[in-house]
Amino acid sequence: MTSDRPFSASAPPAPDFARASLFLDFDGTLVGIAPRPDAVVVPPGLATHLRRLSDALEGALAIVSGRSLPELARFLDGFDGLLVGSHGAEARGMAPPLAHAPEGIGAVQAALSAFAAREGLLYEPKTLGGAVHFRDRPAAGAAVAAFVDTLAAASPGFAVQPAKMAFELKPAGASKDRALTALSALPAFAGRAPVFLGDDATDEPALAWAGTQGGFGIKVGPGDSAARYRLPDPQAVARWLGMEG
Ligand SMILES: O=P(O)(O)OC[C@H]1O[C@H](O[C@H]2O[C@H](CO)[C@@H](O)[C@H](O)[C@H]2O)[C@H](O)[C@@H](O)[C@@H]1O
Repeated sequence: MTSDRPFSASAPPAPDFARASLFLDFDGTLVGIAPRPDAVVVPPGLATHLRRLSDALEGALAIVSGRSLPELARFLDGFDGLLVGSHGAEARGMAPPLAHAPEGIGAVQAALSAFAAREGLLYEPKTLGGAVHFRDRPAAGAAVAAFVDTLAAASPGFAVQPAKMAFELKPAGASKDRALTALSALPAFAGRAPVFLGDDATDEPALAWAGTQGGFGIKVGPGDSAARYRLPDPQAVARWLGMEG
């Protein structure tokens, strides 16, 4: 449990485009979870919908993902608005939260890649770290957790980020709530109440943060959360945002 408040399962009120700012996670929120990171199905017209949404919000919209920024931009080709990648460490459209990659990134990525190859697991290289996925072999989860914990302890610039059926090493200090704080200082977000939608462990600090800033978080899918509201899946998110059709 990430909050001392009981988690409400209620649906959120309709979005208030005149007064809210919107921050949207990508995997599990805008697109459904797929067997592999490269197998996600981006709904047709998503980029166009996001462009319209950004216009309706007068620019107060950002996609805030754990994905590497170039990959996120590729999935959302046609949307030229604000993007945050690598769990808050990279950004397009505002000053990059992290000036440069943490020292030792090459060694960290080599260690993650070698471990994954040895264990027959999927390694996802990322701009500022890397992830080992065990969706194909859930029983390997404990071994992956132990490996990344040991590697992080020996790699001062990095921290473990749990994900759905994966563990990542990301730059220490990178977090979505910090990225939201930086985004909210941009003129387009001034005077608006932040609303964050996300589904995963990396989203929890931002779901909680939105509630402390006069807005609210919306947890997508099952599970405990610091969010005030819940939507069941990405299809419900699309309906809530008026992005269908
Ligand atoms: O912050 P997000 O946009 O939600 O990104 C979080 C991680 O998502 C991806 O992994 C997850 O989705 C994959 C595709 O559906 C799935 O196969 C995997 O099991 C999930 O953990 C992505 O691969 C990671 O880099 C992101 O950090």
